[in-house]
Amino acid sequence: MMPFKTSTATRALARSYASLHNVPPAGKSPTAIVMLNMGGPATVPETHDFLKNLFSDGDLIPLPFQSFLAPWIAKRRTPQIEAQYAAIGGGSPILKWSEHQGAGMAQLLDELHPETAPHKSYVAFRYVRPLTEETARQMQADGVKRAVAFTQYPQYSCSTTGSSLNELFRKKDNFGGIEWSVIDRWGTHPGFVEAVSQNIEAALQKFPESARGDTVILFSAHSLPMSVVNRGDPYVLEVSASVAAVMARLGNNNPYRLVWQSQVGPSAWMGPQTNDALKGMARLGKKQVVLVPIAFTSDHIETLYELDHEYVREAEELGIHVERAESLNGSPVFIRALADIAAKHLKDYSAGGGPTSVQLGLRCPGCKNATCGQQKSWFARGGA
Ligand SMILES: C=CC1=C(C)c2cc3[nH]c(cc4nc(cc5[nH]c(cc1n2)c(C)c5CCC(=O)O)C(CCC(=O)O)=C4C)c(C)c3C=C
Ligand code: FES
Ligand SMILES: [Fe+2]
Repeated sequence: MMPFKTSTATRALARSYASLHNVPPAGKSPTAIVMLNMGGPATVPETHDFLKNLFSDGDLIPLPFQSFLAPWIAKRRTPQIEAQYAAIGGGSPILKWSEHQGAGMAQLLDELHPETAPHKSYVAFRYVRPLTEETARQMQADGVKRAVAFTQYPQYSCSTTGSSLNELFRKKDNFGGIEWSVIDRWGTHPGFVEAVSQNIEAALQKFPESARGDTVILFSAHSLPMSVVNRGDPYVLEVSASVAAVMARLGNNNPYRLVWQSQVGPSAWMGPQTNDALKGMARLGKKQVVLVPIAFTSDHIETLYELDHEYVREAEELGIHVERAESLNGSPVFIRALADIAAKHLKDYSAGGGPTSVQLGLRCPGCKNATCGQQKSWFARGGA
C-alpha cells in the first residue's frame, strides 16, 4: 500500500505547488481528454467484429462459456444488424461525431483552463476501432503524462461507462503509468440540459401553435435488463434525473413520460417499451408526440433505424404525428457543455479535488464483479 500513498501525496503536493505558483505544464505534453464510448461499425462489413466484441464483454452481457458463445451469437445476429446499418447510410456516424465533439471541446478548453493546455482529445471505443490499445499507443507517441477519462454516456451504468472504465483498468499498462482522473456522469449538467431542451423546442415548433401544448414528450432511453436494474445499477435513476431537469428547463408545459427501447433477448427488461408506449398513446387518443433520445449523444441505429424507420412509421400508421428531437451530434451548445464539464473537473482537480466523483467509489449492492472493485480503487488513487 505504501507506494500508492506516497505517489498520491507527491501528486497532490505537485498539484498544489503548481496551482499556487501558476507553473506552466512541463514541456509540450498535452493533457489528454479520453472520450469513452461504445462505438459502432463505421462500415457495414465491420458489423460482425462490433457484435463479436460486444457479446464478448462480460461487463455488459455475462454469458456462460462466453468465449465460445459470443462469436456464435454475433455470427447469427450479423445479417439482421448489417441490414440496419445499410439502411442508415452504410455505418454508424459515432466516430465522426466523437472526433468533431472532442476537437471542439479541446479548443474551448485551452481558453477555459489554460493552466492545463494544450488539451488533446482522444477517442477510446469499447467495441470498434479505435479500441483502448490503439488509443494508448497514440497517447504514448504524443508523450501524454496526464489524462482525463471522460465518459460520453451522460448517465452512469455499469454496463456502459463501468465497462469502459473496467477496460481502461485492464489495459492500464499500455499507457505507461500516466496520471488519471475520471468524469463519470453529467446527466444533469445545465449545458447538456440546455442542448437537449433546444432540440426539443425545435421539434415542438413543427406542430401548429394552437395544439403545441397537447403534444406529449416521450423521452426514450436504451433499456436495461431487470437483472442489472435490480443489482442496483444507477442508470434508471440518473436518466430519470436528466428527464426531470429537461422538463424543468422547458417549464413543464407539456405532459411527458420516460420510456425504454432496444431490449435484446427473452429476459425481462426495464419498461415500458418505446413502441408499446407509442401504441398506448394512439389508444388514448393522443395525436402528437415528440420523441427524445436522452441517453446517447449522437445518432446511431437506435435513433436512425429503430426510432425513425420502425417506431415513427408504426405510430404514423396509427394516426399519430411524431417528430423526433435531433440527437446532439454537432450542437455547439453541447460542445460548449462538454468543455465546461471538463474545465470544472480540471479546475477542481488542480485545487486538490479527488480523481473521481464520490459516487464512483460505491459498487452496486448486488455487484459480484471483482474488476469493478479493483478498477474503482485504482482510479481513486489517480491510476497509481
Ligand atoms: C446508454 C446507452 C446504452 C445502454 C445502457 C446499453 C445497455 C445494453 N445494451 C445491450 C445490448 C446491445 N446493445 C447494442 C447496441 C447499442 N447499445 C447502445 C447503447 C446502450 N446500451 C447503442 C447506442 C447501440 C447501437 C450502437 C450504434 O448503432 O452505434 C447491441 C447491438 C445491436 C443488436 O444486436 O441489437 C446489443 C446486443 C445490453 C445487454 C445492455 C445492458 C446490459
Ligand atoms: S456491477 Fe455495478 S459496481 Fe459492479
Ligand atoms: Fe446496448
